[in-house]
Amino acid sequence: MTDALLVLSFGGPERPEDVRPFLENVTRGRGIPPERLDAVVEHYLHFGGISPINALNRDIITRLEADLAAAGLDLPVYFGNRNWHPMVEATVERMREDGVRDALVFATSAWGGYSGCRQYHEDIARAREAVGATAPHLRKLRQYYDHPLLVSAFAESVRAAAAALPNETRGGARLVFTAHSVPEAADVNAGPAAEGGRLYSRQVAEAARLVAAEAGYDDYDLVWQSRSGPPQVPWLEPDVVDHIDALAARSVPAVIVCPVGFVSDHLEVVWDLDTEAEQAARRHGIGFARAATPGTDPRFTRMILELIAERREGAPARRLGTEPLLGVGLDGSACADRCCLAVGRPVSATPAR
Ligand SMILES: CC1=C(CCC(=O)O)c2cc3nc(cc4[nH]c(cc5[nH]c(cc1n2)c(C)c5CCC(=O)O)c(CCC(=O)O)c4C)C(CCC(=O)O)=C3C
Ligand SMILES: [Fe+2]
Repeated sequence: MTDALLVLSFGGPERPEDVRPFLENVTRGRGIPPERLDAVVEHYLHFGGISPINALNRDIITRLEADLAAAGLDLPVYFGNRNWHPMVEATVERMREDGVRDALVFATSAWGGYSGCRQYHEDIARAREAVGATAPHLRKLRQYYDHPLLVSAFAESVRAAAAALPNETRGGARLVFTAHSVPEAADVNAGPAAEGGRLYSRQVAEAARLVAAEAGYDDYDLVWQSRSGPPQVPWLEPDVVDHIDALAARSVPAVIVCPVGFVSDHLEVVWDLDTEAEQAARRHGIGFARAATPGTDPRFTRMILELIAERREGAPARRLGTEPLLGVGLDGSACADRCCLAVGRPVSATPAR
């Protein structure tokens, strides 16, 4: 019997002195160059050292609790993070103290791949190990990148962003989808080998296709953002800012940027898009409109309720895409054999940290 829901996310600092320790948690053993880390510290300090991500997740949880209550579901919701407080280890300990035995886990990443999926399984395993033998069972809900409610929330935000552009540029505006870049090798290893790899970029491409179609666009681009590895390591490209430069050189009058890879307006959105990408557009004198993320849309929490019903009542999985759909796992076990293996990292459910 399911007796709780854990919302599991990335985490972010909420005061300046926490920025460095947070970044050390994120990048431990990841080979991120110190210059990149110094630059990212500055991005956070630009916002007073406060990442919006925890507040956004608390807001999602408040609305989720209201939806659950309205549906007559008595399911307490807990909040834990991979990289910053509330840390998932402490949250799972509190769940144990509260007598939780069997919880579902909603991760704030819609995707397959190491960072977006497998690492959340690892977080679950690490938290249960920290709590010990009486830890609650934790079952991760599936990936949801092509759920009709998510796709329609994004499609509406694309239409709203287009409507915000002046009439003169709207018709010629280019729709550009963006998602977090990952190392090429991580993408090649995303998904079970039998599925041919690249599950992350394939799912992002499918989500972009579905959103574009529902928003009424038959032509668009898909680009990447926020790369952090050393320059000699290939990551998914092109970068969104380089792409805006290229569009301006082709005399495109405006861009509509849709952050399809993210569910809320956290730092990768408010810095990398609303600051850097927007500045690039302004430098070229072209229009810029950023589509809203779906986390604040009522469809987002309704989708979570549907994902819960899939597990509890065996309701059919509503989805629009055809790429492999994975991500379900019990107690941190991977969803499929050798799925989304970490490249250049120890293969273990409980990485040293
Ligand atoms: C696929 C993916 C998602 C989407 C799926 C999901 O949502 O989970 C995502 C989300 C996020 N990434 C975030 C922040 C960061 N990501 C970093 C670094 C990295 N991300 C990676 C991938 C992803 N990241 C990778 C392969 C790295 C390299 C290090 C490593 O191999 O792990 C770094 C290190 C410094 C730097 O940027 O270089 C930071 C600070 C925040 C929070 C923002 C806030 O505070 O509001 C969020 C939601
Ligand atoms: Fe990231």
